[in-house]
Parts: sequence; structure tokens; C-alpha cells
Amino acid sequence: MLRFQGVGKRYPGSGEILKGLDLTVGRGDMAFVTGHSGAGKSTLLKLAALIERPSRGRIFLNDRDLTRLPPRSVPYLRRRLGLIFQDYRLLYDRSVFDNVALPLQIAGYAPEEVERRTRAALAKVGLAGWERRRPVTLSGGEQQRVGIARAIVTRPPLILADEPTGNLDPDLSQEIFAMFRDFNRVGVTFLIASHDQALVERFASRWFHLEQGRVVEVGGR
Ligand SMILES: Nc1ncnc2c1ncn2[C@@H]1O[C@H](COP(=O)(O)OP(=O)(O)OP(=O)(O)O)[C@@H](O)[C@H]1O
Repeated sequence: MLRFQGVGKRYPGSGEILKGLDLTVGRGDMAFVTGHSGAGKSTLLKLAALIERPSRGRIFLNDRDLTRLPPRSVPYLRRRLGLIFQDYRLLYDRSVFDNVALPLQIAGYAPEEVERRTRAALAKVGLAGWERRRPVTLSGGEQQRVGIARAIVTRPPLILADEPTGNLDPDLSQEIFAMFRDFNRVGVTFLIASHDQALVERFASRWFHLEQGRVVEVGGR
């Protein structure tokens, strides 16, 4: 589903952060990227999400070469991805409903469809009835559930999550990963950056360990 082939990345003025990376995430995988701080985990996800472009190599999503994608096709492609961030990135001046509904509104769904799908996504993350709440009144774990509902609301086949439990305690982290696993079981592919080794070993069907810009170890069942 997602394939990196000899991918290098250098930021303006930086050395090479990723140095010819090869990896493949298959359809239905629950894949993790591990590595110490600065190893390039976020960079890898940003490349997959087309937030950054590689300096060399190729990235394929469903056999489509992302490195050759014209800029005008980027927004369309991004709609087919769910993105989840460590710091949730919610809009704090909007309601929970508005946050989750936003990707559907951008994609041009009719209002009644937006309403139906948004409520369904909130129910899936255990937040049915929370539509009118404001994100500031929610705990970190609850805010991340809103972030997850926003990521799944367009039913993307692939979800990219960057340290999604980095700000949460171990019990909540486990809850969030179990939720990902439930979505994974119904067919959503995940690529998750995490440095929580114990949880990765428990939940990963596959993982890639990064060191000095390369995959040095591949695990999984
Ligand atoms: N926009 C940028 N410009 C210049 N250097 C950058 C940029 N973004 C990241 N870097 C550098 O690239 C390296 C890898 O960063 P990245 O965020 O991908 O690592 P990470 O493995 O996700 O780390 P962490 O676990 O701390 O989030 C770091 O040395 C960082 O300083």
C-alpha cells in the first residue's frame, strides 16, 4: 500500500536525515516506526503525507508515485489519508462536532451526510453525545479521541499517526492503541510513529526501527 524506495531527505541547511530508506507497509498492516528522538520518524510520516517532499528516492501509495504527483493533486490525495498528531491539533474556537465535520465539509459532502457521518465517527471513538462540547473542556485522552474521529470520518484506507499517545499516560495510551487495533481489524491500515516500545511490541503486526536515517531492524508477525 505504501512503499519507500531509496528515500533520502535533507532539510534546507541540514545534513541528510533519512539516508536511502526502503520500507513497505502492506494493506491491512498495523505498522510502527520506532527510533530515538531525532531519528526521523516524523519526517518519514510527513513524506508519506506529502507535507514534505523527499530529496531523493521514490514513495508509492497504491502504486502511485507520490514524488511525481503534480501539486494540484496533493489536496485530493491527502483526503484519502487520516492524520493523527501528538498534540491533537484541534480548533479550540470550534465545537467537537465542527472539528470532526471539517474534513467532510472540505470534501464537499451534503450537510445531512456531514451530520450523519460526524455523529457515527464520534460514536466509534466513544464520544456520542459530546458534539456541542468545546475541546478545551476535554482531557488529553478525550481530545485525542476527537482527533481520531476527525481522522476516520472520511473513512481513509490509511491512517498516519505521529506519537499519538506521546502526551497520554500508559492506561490511556493502551486504550488508544486498542482502538486503532479495532479499526485495523475492519481493514484500516496504520503507520504509527511511537517510542513506546512495550506498546509497539504488543500491537504491531510490523515495525521498522530507524537509526541514523536508515531502517536497521524490521520486526512483526
Ligand atoms: N523543517 C526542518 N528543518 C530543518 N531540520 C528539521 C526540520 N524538521 C526536522 N528537522 C530535523 O530532522 C531530524 C529528524 O527530525 P524528526 O522530527 O523527523 O525526528 P523524530 O524521530 O520524529 O524525533 P522526535 O521523536 O523527537 O519527534 C532532527 O534532527 C530535526 O532537528
